[in-house]
Amino acid sequence: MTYTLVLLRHGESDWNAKNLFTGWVDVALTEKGEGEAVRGGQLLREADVLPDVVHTSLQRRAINTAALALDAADRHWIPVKRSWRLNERHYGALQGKDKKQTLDEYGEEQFMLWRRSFDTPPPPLDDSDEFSQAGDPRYADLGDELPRTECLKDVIARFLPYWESDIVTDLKDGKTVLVAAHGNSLRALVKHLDQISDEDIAGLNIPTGMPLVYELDEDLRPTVAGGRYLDPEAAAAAAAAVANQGR
Ligand SMILES: O=C(O)[C@@H](CO)OP(=O)(O)O
Repeated sequence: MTYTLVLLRHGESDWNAKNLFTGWVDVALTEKGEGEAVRGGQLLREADVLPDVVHTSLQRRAINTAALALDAADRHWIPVKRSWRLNERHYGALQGKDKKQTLDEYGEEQFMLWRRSFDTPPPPLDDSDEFSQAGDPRYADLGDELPRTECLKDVIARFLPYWESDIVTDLKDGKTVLVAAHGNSLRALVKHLDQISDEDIAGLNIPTGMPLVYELDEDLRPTVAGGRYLDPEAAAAAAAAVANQGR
């Protein structure tokens, strides 16, 4: 018995296209991003990997990617569950900043520490900042738990409870589960699934709009390390582009 889990990062967003740190800012998909989402759904249909339930974040780029992909796969009717725990990493005071300008201003080492280190969060975002989520009604229930910045370690800590309580439950019910989320919340999940070290996870990048399929054994360990992209060549090229952002 294996369980099927499909990971899908949202398609290109407005701020991906503009090369801005995004985090919890709720930006839209670009037209190209919408096309990537549709293509992702077509790949699922062609591969006959048909989700029974979808889990998304509370951010429109993931929500709309899931809707477009599922429509293209003729699975637009499946149940949807959403949680802030699948949101992108909160990028703190970097939210809204240009990646290239940040690299030029702070240098490669600091840029990469903020972007890809396991446990160095960017400086916190002030609640009065135009890109703050303090006061956003969708996060009203979080109270003091509302992040002002996060590193990957923080994302894992807030993601894992939802993984255990909701996603694993659906997998163990025999459902094919689609998780439509974000570059860094999916890096957190892949780190957990593949037991990637705190150092090595820095080198892992997830491309936009490319379905990544994991078959998991009884202990929820991948039967193939790293899973399989349904379009591996396109995924490798797109992951390299993510790695090079800011340059
Ligand atoms: O800006 C962000 O929120 C993320 C994902 O787009 O960027 P990065 O890949 O630099 O972590």
